Amino acid sequence: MTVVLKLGGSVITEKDEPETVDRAALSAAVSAIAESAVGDDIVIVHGGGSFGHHHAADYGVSTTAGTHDVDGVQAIHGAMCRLNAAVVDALTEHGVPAVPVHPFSVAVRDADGDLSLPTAQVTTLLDEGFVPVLHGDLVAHAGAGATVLSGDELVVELAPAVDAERVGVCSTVPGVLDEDGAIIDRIETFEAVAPALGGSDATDVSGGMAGKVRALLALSAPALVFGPDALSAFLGGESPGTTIAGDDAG
Ligand SMILES: Nc1ncnc2c1ncn2[C@@H]1O[C@H](COP(=O)(O)OP(=O)(O)OP(=O)(O)O)[C@@H](O)[C@H]1O
Ligand SMILES: C=C(C)CCOP(=O)(O)O
Repeated sequence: MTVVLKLGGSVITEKDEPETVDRAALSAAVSAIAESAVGDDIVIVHGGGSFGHHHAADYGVSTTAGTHDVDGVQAIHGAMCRLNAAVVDALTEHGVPAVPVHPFSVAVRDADGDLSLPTAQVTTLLDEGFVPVLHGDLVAHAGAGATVLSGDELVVELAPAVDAERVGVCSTVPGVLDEDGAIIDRIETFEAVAPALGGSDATDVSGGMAGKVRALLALSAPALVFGPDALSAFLGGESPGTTIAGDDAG
């Protein structure tokens, strides 16, 4: 049973302090992964938090607004690689056979913005007993230079590629919240929840919760959005937080 898990950048970093890992939160998340029954059959994606988003905002780069500024590309991609190294190191310390996979090196968007992400290296690494760890990144974008590639987009590409049976998105919130702050149990269309969906409380160039829900509705497997306290429950087979199941999720 393959699991695709996104660790929100807002969970594992101090989102308001540039390039600062939240060591306690990262360690708690990594312990939950290391101790779960899922074992090594998991692909991990992490978001940008205070590593990617601050630099992306500084250079005016988002998932649709690109840059040709080489300093900007190096700053954003470099920061994401530093966060990725911190995540891989933490997993390794807990005995998880984690290896880095950098999307900027392989992904591309065409002039219409459509994303292509080769995944044979991910499936092969999984088959060979490794735990691939990808991250929100930049992506070469025809006609736009480089744009942001969010971890949520990566989850949508990876889940079918590895035939994931479970998809989890661990964020700082306990689920997608309605206008009264209660956890929405299940989301099947964007329109039904759009009034409650905002961006992010922190610097975020990839759309916050609205972008997340929109991306996850495109999946053919239901995806769960939950908070850090529910990570062990998710990995243990429970369905905490909000289930996002679009038309294709059956
Ligand atoms: N209806 C909503 N329910 C829950 N969170 C919401 C809602 N509307 C807006 N948000 C915001 O969305 C944020 C989660 O999205 P965000 O993109 O910041 O998280 P992340 O994926 O964990 O981090 P990152 O993008 O750095 O990986 C919450 O912290 C909250 O501020
Ligand atoms: C800002 C960058 C480079 C990555 C964004 O990834 P996300 O936090 O998953 O949206």
